[in-house]
Amino acid sequence: MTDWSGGYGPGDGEPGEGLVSAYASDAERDAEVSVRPKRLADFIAQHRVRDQLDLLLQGAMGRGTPPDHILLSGPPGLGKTTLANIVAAELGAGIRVTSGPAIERSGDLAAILTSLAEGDVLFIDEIHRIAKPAEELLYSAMEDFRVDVVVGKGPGATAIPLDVEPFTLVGATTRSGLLTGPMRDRFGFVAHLDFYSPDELDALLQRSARILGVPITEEGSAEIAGRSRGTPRIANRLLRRVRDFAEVRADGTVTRETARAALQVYDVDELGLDRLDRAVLTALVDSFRGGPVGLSTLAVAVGEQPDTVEEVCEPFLVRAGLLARTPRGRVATASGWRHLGRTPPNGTFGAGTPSAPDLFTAGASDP
Ligand SMILES: Nc1ncnc2c1ncn2[C@@H]1O[C@H](COP(=O)(O)OP(=O)(O)OP(=O)(O)O)[C@@H](O)[C@H]1O
Ligand SMILES: [Mg+2]
Repeated sequence: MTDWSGGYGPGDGEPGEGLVSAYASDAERDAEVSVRPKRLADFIAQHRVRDQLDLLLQGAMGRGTPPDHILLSGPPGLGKTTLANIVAAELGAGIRVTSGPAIERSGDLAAILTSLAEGDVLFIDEIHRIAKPAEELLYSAMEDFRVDVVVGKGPGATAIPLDVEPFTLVGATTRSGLLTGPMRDRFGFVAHLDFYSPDELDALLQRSARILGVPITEEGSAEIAGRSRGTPRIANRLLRRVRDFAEVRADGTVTRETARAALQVYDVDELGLDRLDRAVLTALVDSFRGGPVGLSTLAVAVGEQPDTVEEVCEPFLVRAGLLARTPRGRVATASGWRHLGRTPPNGTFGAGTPSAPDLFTAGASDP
């Protein structure tokens, strides 16, 4: 499966805290709560996942048993945490929240599991980062609702079996490729979240604006939607920044003009590229005649760490069809040249493509 995050995630040092990074700072997570949908009916788009979840939850409630364990996978900011909370709300169940990195010892996990009430939802974020011994403990809890807690060390150690109330595990991961096979197999339902189309983000922005009490025109929300990299978190963030601009420099209404002017102040271009993304593309085109050029050379040219270029900028540039990774190095595609207003020379990678690909249509391919 695909790895979208390139290794960064919340708590990993968060290098990409720019305006168009899909990761959220702690302060942002607070700001997000107010616009986070609470019920499945309010969750925008992702119709297939919504339908499937609806069936799963209704079926389980009809039988009066907790539903199968649920795995939510997909890039940051697309709604995994939101859906986990929705699952609990729809079931009318309690939710316990933890994360893979927070569970250092299997004892920590055993304590959580044995304190669950019947029917509770246990949400484990970043489940791919759970420590091995804890993961094995989780297997028996998921399968048999039982855990063996080992007491003592060495030859005198004994395993005490403890019962766990029937619960539903909801796991979230940005890197489903890192999940072990046995772990993945224990989820009865696996949902993959895709990037959102501009129309879907448009609807999402209208909803957020309504909740925040921000007057917004249709053109205003469409303008922001197109620059949000297919990601609800970025859309909501840009909305908050544009609202500031509209309130301080205009009459408070978010229109196409205020959106454009605000996003120019914040260096977010029509495709949602920020200053660093454009610096990378510009260096590639101007300094290396479109490439191919090695990652570290390119990183030096923009004064950044190779990791940052590779993990923060490149995934989006590749997905947007502006940059390609080839065995010989990075190259700017014909769309990449055109995005900077240049004419691609003959033989440019991807020259044949008449225009930039339609980025965020549902099911857009992974980078
Ligand atoms: N389908 C949706 N409809 C409405 N709002 C959404 C939707 N998906 C996400 N959001 C909004 O985007 C924000 C980010 O979503 P969320 O925190 O669930 O992402 P995530 O997938 O858990 O990201 P991460 O991988 O960084 O944890 C939420 O606060 C929520 O307001
Ligand atoms: Mg999350």
